[in-house]
Amino acid sequence: MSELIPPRLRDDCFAMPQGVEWVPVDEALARLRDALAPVTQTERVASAAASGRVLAADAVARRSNPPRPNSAVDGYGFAHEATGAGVQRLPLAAGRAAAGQPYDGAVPAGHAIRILTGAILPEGVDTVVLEEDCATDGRIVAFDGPVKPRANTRKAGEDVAEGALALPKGHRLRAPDLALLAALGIAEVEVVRRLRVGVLSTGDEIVGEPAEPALPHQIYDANRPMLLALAAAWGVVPVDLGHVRDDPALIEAALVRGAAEADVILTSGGASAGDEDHVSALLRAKGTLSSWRIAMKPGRPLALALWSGVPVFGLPGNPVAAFVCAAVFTRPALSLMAGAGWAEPLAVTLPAGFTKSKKAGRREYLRARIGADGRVEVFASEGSGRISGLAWATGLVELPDEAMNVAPGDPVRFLPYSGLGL
Ligand SMILES: Nc1nc2c(c(=O)[nH]1)N[C@H]1C(S)=C(S)[C@@H](COP(=O)(O)OP(=O)(O)OC[C@H]3O[C@@H](n4cnc5c(N)ncnc54)[C@H](O)[C@@H]3O)O[C@H]1N2
Ligand code: MOO
Repeated sequence: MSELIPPRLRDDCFAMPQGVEWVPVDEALARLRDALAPVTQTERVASAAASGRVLAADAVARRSNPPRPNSAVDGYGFAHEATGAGVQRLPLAAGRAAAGQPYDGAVPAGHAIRILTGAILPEGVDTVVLEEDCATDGRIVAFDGPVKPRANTRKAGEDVAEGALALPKGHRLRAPDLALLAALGIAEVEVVRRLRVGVLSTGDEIVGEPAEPALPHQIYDANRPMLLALAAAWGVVPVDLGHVRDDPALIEAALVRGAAEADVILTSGGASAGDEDHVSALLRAKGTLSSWRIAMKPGRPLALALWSGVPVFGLPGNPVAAFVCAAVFTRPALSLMAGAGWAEPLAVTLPAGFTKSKKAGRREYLRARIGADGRVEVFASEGSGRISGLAWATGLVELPDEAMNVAPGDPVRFLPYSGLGL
């Protein structure tokens, strides 16, 4: 009779089990990047309503900014050639040049004219002196020379010239871009159709809505509101596919609906290979599935699948792991699919305000924030069910795949939430 021999216990639940192939984060990212393609449909929209949209074609200036040479200040304009060093006293021409009220005469050499900020330079004017540097009695204006030629003026097209590239294809439009498009007379832009992202939660223990009663063995769905809000923050259209129990028929119906209403589906829970992991089982049976064991903490199980041609991200169920996987993998992937290219997170190097020793072989993400002393502090617990740590944090510390001992003051890589699009 053979005796059952258990594997030796390990003190670290995140230690990598033997016999499992671990994919380093960078390799998983590279594979994901190769596997995905942007949506191809485009539409024309009014530039003013295009905030957050991704340009499907280069935007080209229809007009120069500024369209004509003009004054940068309120003051007095004149031809530089007729001035020199020492005190200058120029007779004032009648009238004035103001923004929107061009002066239609010519200013004779050796004369000056009252000019206001934004006014087109009248004929005979190439230089402006600031009113604070002048004295005038209404007939003559006096100032100290010499003045630099073209002082306080703006050249036509000095910002952008007509016909120049204003913003490139693939650029995601933000508030400053709308200002640029308007200034350049670009009333409409060709943009990529908005990416639709379905979010589905599974699990018998999950109660879909926090307003509903929950029994002691049940927990509220934390991942779905988080993932829907992430999608919205990333400028894609969130599609709420709700929560379904661990019932293959219900999960299948939700995936069918997801494939009809969305370009990509995010699920959470059931990404690993446990007895109740119906999502993986279903995708394996009726779609295509790659279950990755990623060499990272948290968030090691990640399932990537195709369901009726629609990519499915099977994120881990633990909310911290779901968040980290979404930030690291889903965000750049959705950006690529939305036509804006693979999005690298913004990382800054800051001194650590903590001590930590990590092993080689996996990348680690700690919930972190910048303290009053400018150092990065990390949340007291690394448990991947500690949702309060995600809310406490303002970013993540990313520790490299290699072994590392962090001491206070050591430089660490901080990924602010804002740089992850939040
Ligand atoms: N024997 C092993 N067990 C586990 C391993 C392992 O390698 N060997 N990995 C652990 C890690 S790490 C994670 S992460 C989880 C991943 O599991 P699944 O993705 O299959 O997710 P579930 O088992 O369904 O759930 C895990 C955990 O998360 C809670 N959950 C699920 N959905 C939600 C939701 N929408 N809102 C809030 N919380 C949710 C669920 O109740 C579980 O507590 O597996 C470990 N186990
Ligand atoms: O690493 Mo699992 O992915 O903690 O929670």
